[in-house]
Amino acid sequence: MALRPSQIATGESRPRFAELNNLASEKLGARILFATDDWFAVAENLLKDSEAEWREGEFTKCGKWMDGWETRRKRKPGHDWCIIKLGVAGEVAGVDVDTSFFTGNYVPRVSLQAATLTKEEENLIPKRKSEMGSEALEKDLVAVARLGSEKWQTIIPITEARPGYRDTCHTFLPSLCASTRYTHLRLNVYPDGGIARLRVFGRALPDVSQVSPSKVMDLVSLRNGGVCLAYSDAHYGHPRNLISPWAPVNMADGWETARRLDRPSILKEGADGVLQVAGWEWALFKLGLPGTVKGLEVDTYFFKGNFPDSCRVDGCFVSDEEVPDPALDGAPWLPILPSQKLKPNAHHDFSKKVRDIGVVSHVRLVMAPDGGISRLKVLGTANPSVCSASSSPSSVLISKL
Ligand SMILES: NC(=O)NC(NC(N)=O)C(=O)[O-]
Repeated sequence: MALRPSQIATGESRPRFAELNNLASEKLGARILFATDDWFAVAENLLKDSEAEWREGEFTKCGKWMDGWETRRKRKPGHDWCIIKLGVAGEVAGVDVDTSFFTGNYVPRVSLQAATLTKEEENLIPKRKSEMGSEALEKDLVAVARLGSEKWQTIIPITEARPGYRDTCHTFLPSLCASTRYTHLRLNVYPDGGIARLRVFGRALPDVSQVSPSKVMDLVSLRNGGVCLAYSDAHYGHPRNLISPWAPVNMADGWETARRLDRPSILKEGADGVLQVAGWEWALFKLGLPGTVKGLEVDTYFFKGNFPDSCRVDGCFVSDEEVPDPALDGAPWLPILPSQKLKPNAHHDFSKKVRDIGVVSHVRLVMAPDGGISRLKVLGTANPSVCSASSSPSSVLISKL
């Protein structure tokens, strides 16, 4: 994926896995099941979708108010950890240990373990510390430490984190096992301290055996394994937001490009008086499950002065190892939805305009000329004969990004 000037200007070097979906998002349903200590600030803050904030001069009865997970300074051997249930089971390509604003109190080292737990195994995890007396806590710590220890794989070995200053607050760490389906994570911090957010980048892996070939589902949804592989511009909002399964909360929770600088030259009025737009932006998605598209919905909620003039959707089917070139005109792309006018702050159901092009593995959403779209739904039936081929490791996807 070529870097755009907006990305270069920040000087940020984000690994490619950080383009994937965040499986530890609170809105997606990720939860903290256990934490050894959260004296200064609770572990739930790790999962918040918003960026961490600083509140100057604000103190709680426990200490300085901090937006993250912060444990006490240990006065005995050992380390702190917490158990996270992912919002959806999937592959973990890597994480961002974000220590924003934790400077004299950031965690010096972290490691990450992952497991695939059944509901029964999950129920063995003790309740939160806050609901227990200290004696029970000590006993339960031992129980948690022993809990199916053979099930927990180290996916990130003990690694140094960095203090939460503006230029050092993000530590991106790749996973050693990027192609295993996990349900839970155990975040270890050595020995104690604070982390603002833990972003867990990966891709949901749907249980193909549970998918009915006759049921219409959203094939591109993050929850069903959809993933954004590339885009032409994401200046104000990343196109992965389009496939979030919750209702958009504001303009930042959508795909928004910068204003195209060539706008005066790309808008022309045809002889028939109809506006012709000769510039566009695109976003490429791999569907969670290949299937036949039966409906398309596009929302422009919150985009009022900056909704696109129009959009179209193309689709194609390629083998699991291939990534179609998103900038190509013509093959392998076929139109699923010809260009449609969009309205501001509105839901558009274009299902009646959808063309059947057979089984589709990837879709390309094109907006003209630029602007913002909040959600995309690709409704269809999964094709069971090609479903199994879709469970490829994200590492394949990532290397092609
Ligand atoms: N000033 C601080 O942040 N102190 C302590 N932390 C909080 N949150 O008060 C600490 O040293 O761990």
